Amino acid sequence: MYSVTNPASGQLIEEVANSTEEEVRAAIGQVYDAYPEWRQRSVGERAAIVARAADLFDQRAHELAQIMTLEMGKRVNEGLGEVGIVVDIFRYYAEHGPALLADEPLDIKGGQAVITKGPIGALLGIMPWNFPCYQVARFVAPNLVLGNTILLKHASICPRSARAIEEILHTAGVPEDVYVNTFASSRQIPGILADPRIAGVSLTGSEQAGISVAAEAGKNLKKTVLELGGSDPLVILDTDDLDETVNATATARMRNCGQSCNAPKRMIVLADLYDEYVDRLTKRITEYYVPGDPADPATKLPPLASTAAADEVAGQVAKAIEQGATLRAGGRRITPGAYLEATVLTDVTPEMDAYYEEIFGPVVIVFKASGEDDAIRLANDTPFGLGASVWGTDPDRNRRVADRIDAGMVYLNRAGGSQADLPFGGIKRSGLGRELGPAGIEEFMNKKSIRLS
Ligand SMILES: O=CCCCC(=O)O
Repeated sequence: MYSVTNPASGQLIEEVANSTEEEVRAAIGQVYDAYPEWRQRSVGERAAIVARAADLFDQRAHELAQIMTLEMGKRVNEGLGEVGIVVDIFRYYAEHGPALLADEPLDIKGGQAVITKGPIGALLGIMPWNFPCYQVARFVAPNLVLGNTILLKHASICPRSARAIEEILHTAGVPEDVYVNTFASSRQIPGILADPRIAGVSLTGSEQAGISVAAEAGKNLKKTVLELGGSDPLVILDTDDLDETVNATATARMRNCGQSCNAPKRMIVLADLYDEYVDRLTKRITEYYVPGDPADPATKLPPLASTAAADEVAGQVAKAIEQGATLRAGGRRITPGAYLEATVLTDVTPEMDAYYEEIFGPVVIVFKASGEDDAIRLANDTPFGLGASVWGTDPDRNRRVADRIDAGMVYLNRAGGSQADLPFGGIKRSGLGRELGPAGIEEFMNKKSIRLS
């Protein structure tokens, strides 16, 4: 069952029935049958439709932000920011798509060849609740320009976002059978992946969801892109303004109530700064991140997306404390609603679950590093490899440390933050493939070699 429950109050707003087996089969048929006509349109025509979608997302930004606030508790200002990135993504692929898809001539031994860049077919997208519009955009915009068609299964708590996105795309001119939303259940995913009419799948979600989808896709030899979890390190080498560093790093962690795959979840601070950083961070977290109504623009700490999510994170915090971590701030569940106090933990060791697992909520863990090498060791001591950031005053040293961190993305003196033209993705258990930027249009592309002579 898909449903909308306001996480600020716990009130159930709407229930939406799952698609039946027949409806799912029909939806697959729609996107499969629509593919030949869509792919043969010119890239310019598809790009113009995607540009119109950008304008419509822009026009409906307030409505989309309000939907996200209701469905998953996003602060309304953050919702507007998210739609801004969506607009950028649609505009980026509308503008750059045609050049990114241009033929690539190749001199080969004894002759000439060309690489053409075409689509591969009908794709399944499985998208999560933490960025209900952005996650869909970064999969859909490049693939529509490329000429693939899309069956989209959104998170079960986001049916209104799912419907609004579908409506915007159709209004922009994407034919109804080229982009189809399905309210399929997770149990129906293996059947969709086994269907020969589906050519590939892109999932953004948990590590566990990634494992299941990768297994099914593998059995059926389907191309996958997986954007999974992260426990990104944020390394602080030195600073000439500790308050600014504390505020900026706290902001990065608390964004989206800590529910971002690429949020910095482990602050790794060199020993000479550690005590002062922890004291000031604890003060900032306690005084600034006060829980409130996500619809109120003044609110700093909204609820998590659901009571299940809040209970899970509160459970991880309680377990860390039970296993010997020090609670510096927060830690309590607040009801009614899906609130958890903003939390700071220290003294987390490899024997504790919190050391290696992802904590998807407003929880900061701070580690002390004895020096640069130790900071890099701690940063890399994780099963994940999504993002990382390095903070310091010496650009050469920042870069040297960045080069030694095992992650798909490293940011200097800033943490995370997607943008349309910068590839996004991880290594290790954070996933496979890239989205956004030039790389984001290549994942479901047939780079066809044509030997000319
Ligand atoms: O959960 C991952 C989404 C990343 C959003 C961002 O970088 O802004």
